[in-house]
Amino acid sequence: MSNIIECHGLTKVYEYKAALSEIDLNIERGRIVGLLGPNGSGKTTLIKLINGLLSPTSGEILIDGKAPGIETKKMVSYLPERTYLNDWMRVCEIIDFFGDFYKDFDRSRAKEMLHHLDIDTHDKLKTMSKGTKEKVQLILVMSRDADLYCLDEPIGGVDPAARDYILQTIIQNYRTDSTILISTHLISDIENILDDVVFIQNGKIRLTTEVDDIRFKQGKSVDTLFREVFKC
Ligand SMILES: Nc1ncnc2c1ncn2[C@@H]1O[C@H](COP(=O)(O)OP(=O)(O)OP(=O)(O)O)[C@@H](O)[C@H]1O
Repeated sequence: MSNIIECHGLTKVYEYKAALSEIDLNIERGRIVGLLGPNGSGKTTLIKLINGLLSPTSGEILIDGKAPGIETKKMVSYLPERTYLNDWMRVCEIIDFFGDFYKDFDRSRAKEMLHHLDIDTHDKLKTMSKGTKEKVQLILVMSRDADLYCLDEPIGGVDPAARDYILQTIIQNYRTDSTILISTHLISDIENILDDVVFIQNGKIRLTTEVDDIRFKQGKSVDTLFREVFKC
């Protein structure tokens, strides 16, 4: 399998602080990858670099062999940590907006998922609870037929029962040759859907491995390993 993401000596410095230091990382196509690390370890910074919202201070990041830009944005479906959608819009209007903006957006897929979660498409975002807003945004992002999905804390505000449905929906709706990169602190909730994990700490990659290696060779869950590695 070819790499959808390649980082070579990737460094990002904010003013004087290095958020990422000389990262070398390859992420293959067709994998669901957990980007895991303590607060302030550099997860969001890496996701923003992937999406071209930040530029590297040095080193390079390639998406499908290309520097982030207009071409790569067509291939990447991004769920940011904080919403960028206008609160006053109705869900059906946002669906139209996504449909006009992204050629790969599948309206019927979005409507079906919204229906399953009992979300009325005539409701305005501003009238919704935090968790319901998160569900709407995740559904919109997963309704694109993208090569790479970058989900920054996708299920933090969602109740545990809906989390399971959402995670199953994620698995069912992505192409097997596309990649999902998920940053989250809710490791035990998502670890069953992950193929690989990347542990990041203080802007450096601490560990990259297959989840099966953690389970079968080390006899641990990802959550247990994370707690051991990052014990305060
Ligand atoms: N705009 C900014 N200006 C200055 N420093 C920043 C900025 N954004 C992030 N940082 C710093 O860069 C480091 C990495 O931050 P980042 O948001 O990437 O971490 P994170 O792993 O996503 O954290 P969390 O799990 O808390 O969301 C932190 O020390 C943070 O304070």
